[in-house]
Amino acid sequence: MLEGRIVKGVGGIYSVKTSKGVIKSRARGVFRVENLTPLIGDFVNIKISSEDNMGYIIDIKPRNTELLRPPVANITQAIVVMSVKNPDINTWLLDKFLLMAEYEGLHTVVVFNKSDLDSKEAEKLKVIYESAGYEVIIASTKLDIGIESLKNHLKDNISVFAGPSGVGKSSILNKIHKGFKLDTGDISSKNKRGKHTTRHIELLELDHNSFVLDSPGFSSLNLDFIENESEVRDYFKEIHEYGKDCKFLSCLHNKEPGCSVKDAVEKNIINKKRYDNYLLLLEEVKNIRRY
Ligand SMILES: Nc1nc2c(ncn2[C@@H]2O[C@H](COP(=O)(O)OP(=O)(O)OP(=O)(O)O)[C@@H](O)[C@H]2O)c(=O)[nH]1
Ligand SMILES: [Zn+2]
Repeated sequence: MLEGRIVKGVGGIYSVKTSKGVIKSRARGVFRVENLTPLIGDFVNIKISSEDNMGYIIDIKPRNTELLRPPVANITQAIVVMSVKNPDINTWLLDKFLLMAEYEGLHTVVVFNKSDLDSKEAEKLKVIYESAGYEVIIASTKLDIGIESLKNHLKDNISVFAGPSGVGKSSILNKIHKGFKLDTGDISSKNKRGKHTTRHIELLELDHNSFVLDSPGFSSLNLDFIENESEVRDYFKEIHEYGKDCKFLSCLHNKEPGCSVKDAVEKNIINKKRYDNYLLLLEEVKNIRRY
């Protein structure tokens, strides 16, 4: 029996990385009965068949995390990438991405890329998001800024990159590892090259214990997974932190008296824009129609 990690899966054939190399494997039929599908990122035990030398996945170890989009297990970290310009910074999207990463229980690093286009804006954003409790890296693939620091953060993690189109996710990944040759460029040229044809996700190996997913996760920003307003409150990092001191345990920090979050906003300890986005997210979740 061999231990390994699934790094790729195409048409029911899984590539399992083991101490004896990558072994193409099939899943035991019984998983289907148990309604269990092996995922990229799964730690598994395999047996080598003497007939065709293929592996058989006989055991899937319990998952630490499980993302639905993209479907991948045991991701440890989200790298949320935004550009300061071209496209302009969109903190509303950023705060939604961060809410999602927090909800998934991922350690998160925020990257402000294209700092060559507006370094002042990058510095400003860094202060805001660091005080919210996030690790922040200012980056530029053009000037080679932040790449080493990001590499250090990727070490011993399985990371998924998230962020809107055109902010430079593929450019950053290509910088990080010379072996990656991900498609970069503007959206129209990518479409011409068939970006939207069906493809399979794969874990790219940085070293034997560090991987990144080759396709951006959380590109969809549907908040359906959030059940109620209290979840927005609990997964909004600094609001959750300051909310512990509110007069009422049930405080949603929007209109209750004795609210230490509102207090922190007034004292400029919590960024006003973050708080405004929080209030908008509360509204959005309240208004999601549920069936
Ligand atoms: N000025 C500047 N441009 C950059 C930087 N990084 C990437 N770009 C450019 O931004 C454009 C988009 O980069 P991509 O790496 O394709 O962006 P992406 O986030 O992977 O986009 P999608 O694949 O559509 O999600 C390209 O034209 C890059 O050359 C940077 O640091 N500074
Ligand atoms: Zn409160």
